[in-house]
Amino acid sequence: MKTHSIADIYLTDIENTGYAIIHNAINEALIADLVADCYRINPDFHTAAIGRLNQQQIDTTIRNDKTYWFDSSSQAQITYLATMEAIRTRLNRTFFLGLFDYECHYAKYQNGDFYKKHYDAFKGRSNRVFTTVCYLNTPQSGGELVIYKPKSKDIATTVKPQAGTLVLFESERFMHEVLPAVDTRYSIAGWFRKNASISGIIDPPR
Ligand SMILES: O=C(O)CCC(=O)C(=O)O
Ligand SMILES: [Fe+2]
Repeated sequence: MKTHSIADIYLTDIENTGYAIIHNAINEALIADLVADCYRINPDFHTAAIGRLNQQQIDTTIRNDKTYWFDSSSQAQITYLATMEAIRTRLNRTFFLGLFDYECHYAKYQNGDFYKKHYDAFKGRSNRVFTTVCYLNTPQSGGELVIYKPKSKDIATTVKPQAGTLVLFESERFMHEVLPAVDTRYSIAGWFRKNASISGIIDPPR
């Protein structure tokens, strides 16, 4: 399996608006392998936590999807990570960001599962700079991602999950939410991180 590169046009969108929606960013073969990987690890999906480090807690009133952090246990994960690595390099070269790594997990939303309005990062309290979301299947209905305009209650865009679509946005700037799923929805949520010291711990995990 080969890493395939994504055309650079998304960089212009990020420069202009802070986010980009790239359709068919990930090819069908890799998407199929990632879905197969989700089925393989299916029993190991766990109710997702919110918060960081030792403040992590499960609050199913905020989110109730199930997640599985990448552990490079399949070729599909390794190829996906290589694709994100290429994007990380492009972002660094274009915007001089100093992004130093990437972390991601699979997410599974089943009928009724949601993730209420939230930020993925808070100034000075997180080292997450860019959020990525890649959709692995195309639900008939439900599970839309709503991205809000910075410092506003207005919607910037609503994304209908579609296999192969990759969404990128600045983690500190955009509130967003996942509307209740109807059909089962598989995705990969990930974050490009900068080197930062938080609570005296350099480069804390997650
Ligand atoms: O799956 C999505 O569309 C977004 C997920 C999300 O916001 C998150 O995991 O932080
Ligand atoms: Fe999020």
